[in-house]
Amino acid sequence: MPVEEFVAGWISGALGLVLGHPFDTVKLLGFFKGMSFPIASTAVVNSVLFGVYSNTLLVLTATSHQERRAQPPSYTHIFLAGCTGGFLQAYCLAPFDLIKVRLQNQTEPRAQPGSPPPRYQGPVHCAASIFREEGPRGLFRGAWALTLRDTPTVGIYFITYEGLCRQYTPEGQNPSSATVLVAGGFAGIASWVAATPLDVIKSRMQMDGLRRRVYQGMLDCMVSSVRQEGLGVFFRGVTINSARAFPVNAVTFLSYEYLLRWWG
Ligand SMILES: CN(C)C(=N)NCCC[C@H](N)C(=O)O
Repeated sequence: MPVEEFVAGWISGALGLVLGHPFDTVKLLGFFKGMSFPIASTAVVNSVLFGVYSNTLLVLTATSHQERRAQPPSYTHIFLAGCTGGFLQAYCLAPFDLIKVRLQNQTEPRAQPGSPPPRYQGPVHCAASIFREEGPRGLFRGAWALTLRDTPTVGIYFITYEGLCRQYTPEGQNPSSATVLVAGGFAGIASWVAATPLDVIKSRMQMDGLRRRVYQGMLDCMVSSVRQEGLGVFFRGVTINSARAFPVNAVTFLSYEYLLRWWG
C-alpha cells in the first residue's frame, strides 16, 4: 500500500488547519483556543482521508497518483473513493471532534474573576472526563451524524476538485497552482454547503449529555431542532463554514499536490 499519500495528507491537513482554526473558533466564540490539539488531530484525520481516497482509487482503477493525469479515473470511481475516505475519516475524527466541540463551547474561561474554573482543563482532561462520566461510548457521541455528514460530502469534495481541475487543464497535464487553489477552494465550499445541515445536528448531539440528556437520538435531535427553530436551523453557520472552507482547502490541495509531485 503506497504511504506517500498518507504523509502528504498529514502535512497538508496541518497546513490547512493553521488557516482554518481562527474561523473554527470564531464560529464558537473562542479565538485561538486550543491550537495544538486541532493541528495534531487534523493532520491524522487528513492523512486517513487522502491516504484512503488514493489507495481506494488504486484498488478501483489500478492507477497510482502519478498515472492518474494520463489515465483519469471516472467520476463514479472518484465519488466511491471519496465516500470510502469520508467514512473512515469520520470514525477517526469522532473522538477528536467531540473534544474540540466540548472545549470550544466552554464558557467558563470568559467568566468573571472568582467564578468556578473551566469544566475541562484541556484535551486530555476532557477525554478522560467524558470517558469517566459518559463511558467509552460517550467518546463517540455524534459519530453517526459525523459518518452521515462525511461519507457523501467527501465524495462531493473530490468530484468538485477533479471536475474543476479537468475543466481548466489541458489533457494529460498537471493542473497549474492557480487551478489547484481555485478547485481546492471550491471543493471545500461545495462539500461544506452539503455538510452543514448534518454538521449542526452533529454538534448538538455532541453537546448533549454534558449537563443532562436532551435528545433520544439523531432523528429526535433533528425533529426538535426544526420544531423549535424552523428549517433555517439546517443552514446555521453555512456562511462561516464556506468562508473557512475556501482558504483551508485551497492550501490543503496545493500542498498535497506539490508534495506528491516533489516526491514523485
Ligand atoms: C465534512 N466535510 C465537508 C468534509 N469532510 N469535507 C472534506 C474535507 C474538508 C476539510 N478537511 C476541511 O476541514 O474543510
